[in-house]
Parts: sequence; structure tokens; C-alpha cells
Amino acid sequence: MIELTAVNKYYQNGENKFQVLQDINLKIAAGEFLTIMGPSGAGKTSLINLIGFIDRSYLGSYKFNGQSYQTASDSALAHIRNQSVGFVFQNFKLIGNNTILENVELPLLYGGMTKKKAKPIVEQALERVGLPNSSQKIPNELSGGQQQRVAIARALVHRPKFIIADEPTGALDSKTSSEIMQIFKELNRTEQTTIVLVTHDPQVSQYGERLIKLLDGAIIADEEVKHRALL
Ligand SMILES: Nc1ncnc2c1ncn2[C@@H]1O[C@H](COP(=O)(O)OP(=O)(O)OP(=O)(O)O)[C@@H](O)[C@H]1O
Repeated sequence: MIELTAVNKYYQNGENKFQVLQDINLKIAAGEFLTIMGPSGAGKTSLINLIGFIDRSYLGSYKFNGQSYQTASDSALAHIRNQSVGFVFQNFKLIGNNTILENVELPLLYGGMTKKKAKPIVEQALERVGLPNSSQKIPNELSGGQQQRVAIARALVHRPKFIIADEPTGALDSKTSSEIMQIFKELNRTEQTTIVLVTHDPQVSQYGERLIKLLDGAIIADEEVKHRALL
């Protein structure tokens, strides 16, 4: 589904050219649960921005289902992004003045669905993340873990091809983190949702089935996670 070949990326800082991604070769198949780890500055965000169709200034090839979007227009890129990717962030990024229903229905409305049609689908997504009967609340009435559940519901409500989760447990305590990671694991296991997850936390990295380590923009390890069954 996702295929990066010889991808390099540079940032220009005044006169200096800084290489943030170095010769990345990476294939991610549909249904995989891939975790990306690496120290601060390793290039994790740059890599997922590229995979998630946020950024397309790179050298090399990124093909998604056999097609490159490197020269696509901004609107074509936004279209493929909205259709194909669900994003989950460290700080949830929910709209504070909107109800949970209004937050989660957004990707469906972007896709042209009416509010009436969207409502039962939103309710179902909220149920899937363990938050039934909360659609009329606003984000501030929920705990951090509950807000992250809402963000996951929003990420998957329109059935994207894959989910990118950037430090999704970074703002949560360890008990809540493991609850959130169980949701990702279940989604992957029962619905074959493809997940690309970035984390600093070695514990969190054990929920996926494959772990990639980035250092100075290069992949230095690509390994199977062995102790997954114990979680
Ligand atoms: N727009 C930019 N212009 C110039 N340099 C940048 C830009 N964005 C990121 N960088 C640099 O590229 C390097 C990698 O950044 P990136 O955010 O991809 O790393 P990261 O692994 O996600 O780090 P963190 O874990 O701290 O989020 C950093 O050294 C950063 O300073």
C-alpha cells in the first residue's frame, strides 16, 4: 500500500542544507501495525508528514497504492489526504467549542455526507472506542484519555486506508496510555486497520507488530515485535 524508495529530504536553513531523511526504503502493507521510534530530531515527524500527504517536497519515490502524488495539486493532495488518512495527535486537537458529535462527524461532512446520515455512523465510532452516550458533551467535560478516544473515533469514522498516530499517549499517564494502546491494537486485530504510530515510549512500541528505529534521518532497524502477545 505504502512504498517509499530511496527517499531523501532536506531543509534549507539559510545557507546550510540539512538532511532530515536519508535514503529511506520502506514498504507498509495494508493491515500492518507499524511503530516508529527514534530520539528527538531523528526525522519521525518529517517521515509521517510525507506518508500522510502533508508534505511532498522530497527526493525519491513515494507510491501509495501504486500512485505518486508528488506533483499533485494542493487540492488533489488534500483530497487524497482526507480520503485516505486518519490522524491522531499527542494533544488530541479537538475543537473545544464543538460537541463530541460535531468533532467526530467532520471527516464525514468533508466527504459530502449529510449530518443526518453521519449521526448513526458517529455514534457507532464512539461506541467502538468505548465512549457511548457522550456525543452531546464538549471536549472539556472529558478526561484526557476520553478526549483521545474521541480523536481516535474521528480518525477512523470515515474508514481511512490508514491511521497515523503521532505520540498518541504522550500526554497521558501510563494506565490511560495502555488503555489507548489496547484500542489501537484491537482495531488492528479485529478490523485490520493499518496503523503507523510514532512514540518515544518503549512500552508503547510493544503494541505494534513491527518496529522501525530512526536515527539521524535513517532507518537503523526494522524488526518484528516479539513480546506482543503478553500485553
Ligand atoms: N521546517 C523545518 N526547517 C528546518 N529544519 C527543520 C524543519 N522541521 C524540522 N527541522 C529539523 O529537522 C530535524 C528533524 O525534525 P523532525 O520534527 O522530523 O524530528 P522528530 O524525530 O519528529 O523529532 P521530535 O521527536 O522532537 O518531534 C530536527 O533537527 C529539526 O530541527
